[in-house]
Amino acid sequence: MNFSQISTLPKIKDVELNETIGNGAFACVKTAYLKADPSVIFAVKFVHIPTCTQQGLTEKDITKEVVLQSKCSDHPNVLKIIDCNISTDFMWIIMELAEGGDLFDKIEPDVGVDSSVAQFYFQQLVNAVVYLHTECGVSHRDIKPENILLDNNGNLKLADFGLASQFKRKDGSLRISTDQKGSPPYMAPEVLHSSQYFADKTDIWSIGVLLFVLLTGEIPWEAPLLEDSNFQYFIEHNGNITLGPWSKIDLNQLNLLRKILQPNPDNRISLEMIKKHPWFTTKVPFAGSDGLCNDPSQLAKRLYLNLKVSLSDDDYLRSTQDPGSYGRSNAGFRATQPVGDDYADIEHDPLATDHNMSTQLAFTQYNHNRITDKYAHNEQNWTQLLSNDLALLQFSDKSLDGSLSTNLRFDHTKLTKFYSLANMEEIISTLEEALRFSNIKVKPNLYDNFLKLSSSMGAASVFPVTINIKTDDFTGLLLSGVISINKVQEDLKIISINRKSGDPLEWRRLFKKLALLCRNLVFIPN
Ligand SMILES: Nc1ncnc2c1ncn2[C@@H]1O[C@H](COP(=O)(O)OP(=O)(O)OP(=O)(O)O)[C@@H](O)[C@H]1O
Repeated sequence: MNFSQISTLPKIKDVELNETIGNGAFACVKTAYLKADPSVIFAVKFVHIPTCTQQGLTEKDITKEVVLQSKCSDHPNVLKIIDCNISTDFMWIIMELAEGGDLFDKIEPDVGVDSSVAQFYFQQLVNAVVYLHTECGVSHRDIKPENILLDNNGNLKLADFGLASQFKRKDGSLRISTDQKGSPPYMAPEVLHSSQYFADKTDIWSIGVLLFVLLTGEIPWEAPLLEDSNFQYFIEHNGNITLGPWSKIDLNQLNLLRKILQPNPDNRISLEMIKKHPWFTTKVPFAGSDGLCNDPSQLAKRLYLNLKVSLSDDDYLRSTQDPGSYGRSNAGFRATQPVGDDYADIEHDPLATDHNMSTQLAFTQYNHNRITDKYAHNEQNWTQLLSNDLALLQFSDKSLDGSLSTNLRFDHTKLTKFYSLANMEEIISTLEEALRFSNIKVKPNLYDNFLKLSSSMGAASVFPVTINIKTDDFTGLLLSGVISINKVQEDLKIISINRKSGDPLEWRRLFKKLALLCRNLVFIPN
């Protein structure tokens, strides 16, 4: 979404908008607060109607999402809708703010999350879906990590009801679904193979794929089609696989997964039976009897423990010997592909108005008063700011049981970023080389373009600068995002590498590769 669209964002009575916290294909999301009481904070999603229309969506499709999600807003694991309205170009939706950010950002590719964390999120997701199915008669139909947010205690919030449907009528009779919408890796086979299916059963399948992703950090297949060799192997062996990513899953979990991932929906386990499975019923150490997190610090520690970005010599050598790839453990290395004629160029980002603070820092400062002084221009203060940034933990060799672990908590910090004390010439030329090495088309001499931009806008106003990047991931699907370089203070810059569309696991693989190739730039405080 570009600036001209953003500049016309509708005004919402009694509400003051704050920072942009997310950009999707159709929408941007901002934090906001009540003018009369700034302690009341929430998120506002601005859905850009012309972009939706271009993609073939009608106004009815767009509003259906809100209508269904509002109807399902009475569960602690479903993101609440508070209000909404439509103006000329935008539909805005005021909703609960998920202060812990995205779940997908916290799943380590090829590793997954700690088993107790997987169990915790699996339990919360099942509870949310039981509520949707039994109390609201609604099926979500797009359950995947991208649609799961976290609150400030790390609890799961199921969001994005764009494909949801009312599968149960008021009289209890079931509606049959016929369309083929969804995200291929998470779609149930019957959605692709049958002309008619029951949508509630497809949610159960998607929950199973999500569990697999949590436990392994990989998708089991690109789509549940026999042309997909991984799916074919799964079918041929009746789900009895212990190879590749399946070998990371323990027997108890595997037993449950096999019951969920039954290609024939009639043989698929019900939610009721899932809730009785021994792995489901095992107590999670940081969950209360209501299923909610009662020890956010312990949950955060277990979650962040798995996130690592290696800048080691060995990995650097391996990665520089393997141009164009950003790595997958099981399938060998595959090259990314440049996409079309889109050459990445350096641009000024007009969306961020506060030039001294990253979105995350401003967000932290505003919401929690964790950092009480207005941003201060000295080294001691920014070192303190950095020590609050969870993204830095992933570069650290220190154990989370050490001093770093004391204040772990959930906030909206995006993890795909690093800090640098290098000058802009070094930053831009190293990034340019790393992008080209990863097979992403880049305009030549990005630094010269930056200098031109800087002289036309003024050195103080040019930040943040962005580089929009596009590539195909190893499955051939589009992966797009934006690299944003912002000044925290004269010498210190923050380089965020944020996904716009595509598979989040693939995006994190790309981020890790870029960070490794730019390892000379990465600043890690002591
Ligand atoms: N209530 C919320 N609280 C906190 N962050 C949010 C909230 N809603 C959305 N976000 C952030 O904004 C991002 C984009 O939002 P969303 O995915 O809803 O947009 P979209 O255009 O519908 O996305 P898509 O491209 O998947 O269709 C999310 O990934 C998340 O980081």
